[in-house]
Amino acid sequence: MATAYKPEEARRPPALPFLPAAVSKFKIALCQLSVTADKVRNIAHARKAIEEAAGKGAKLVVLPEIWNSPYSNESFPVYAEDIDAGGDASPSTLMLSEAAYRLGITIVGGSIPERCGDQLYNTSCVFGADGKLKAKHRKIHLFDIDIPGKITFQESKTLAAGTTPTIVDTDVGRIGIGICYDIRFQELAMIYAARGAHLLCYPGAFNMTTGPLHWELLQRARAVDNQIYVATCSPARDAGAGYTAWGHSTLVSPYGELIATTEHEEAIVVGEIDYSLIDQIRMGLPLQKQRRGDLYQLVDVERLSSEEKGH
Ligand SMILES: O=C(O)CCC(=O)C(=O)O
Repeated sequence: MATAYKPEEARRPPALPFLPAAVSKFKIALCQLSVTADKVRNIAHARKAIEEAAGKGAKLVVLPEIWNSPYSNESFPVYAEDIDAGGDASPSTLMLSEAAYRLGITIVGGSIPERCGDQLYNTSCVFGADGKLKAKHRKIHLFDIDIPGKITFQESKTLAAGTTPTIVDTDVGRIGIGICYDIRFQELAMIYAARGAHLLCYPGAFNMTTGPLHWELLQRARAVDNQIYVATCSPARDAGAGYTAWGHSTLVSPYGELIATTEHEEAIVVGEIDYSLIDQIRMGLPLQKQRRGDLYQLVDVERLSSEEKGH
């Protein structure tokens, strides 16, 4: 006779990490920046937007995907920076580090093309209020699509894919990072939630085909499925650019509601995050306890292999 499944025996995710009250409620700013071919201008422009966002009280500032360069395979190698070398080799991340320290805020620095040896990546850097680089996420899922008559793009022509999920503890909570196309892969978001993330941040640049179809839907889906905050940040739309971004940078609550959003022009979107909503919805809709671990399970490959190695 089959043994009855007891939900309480299901593998549970770790409890949310403890956060002092001061950081469980704060303002986040999504800087939907215009991006040009002039890198020096793009860096100065981003710095100004970060300052303005901090002036509005934001403790966490998020930038768009590829904010220092046009979004194109031709531009990536030209604008790429050696982030690990730092200093003059990476003026974009130098600015982020300096701004985070001077303003005393956390920055999820969108993404920039990164050069590492003879490889290029689409990379997001997270800086803490001490100006230190806390995490570096290399886009895991490359944007290779072909929708005939609408849009074709092959990031893999120039970029290599990252190999690890990135979750980072900051002054404003535990954040899981993904870049644009990464948002389509729900297992990544589930792993972040299972590792105790409060917030998922996706710098992204959807387009005029998939933007109206999927951008909001995916954010709300990741938020509702994982009962977690989701924030996205896009470049502003430039109808004359080779790649036309959808815009609509957005903050979504763990209930799946849009808390703050915008259209396609340049904007600094400010929203209020309150992590107590995560516990609130998880109490009311206790999905974690109700998962059928006897029928399906999420496998966190990285965690398993580090457990096997005894870490
Ligand atoms: O998934 C999409 O539709 C757009 C993704 C994208 O633009 C990107 O990954 O850069």
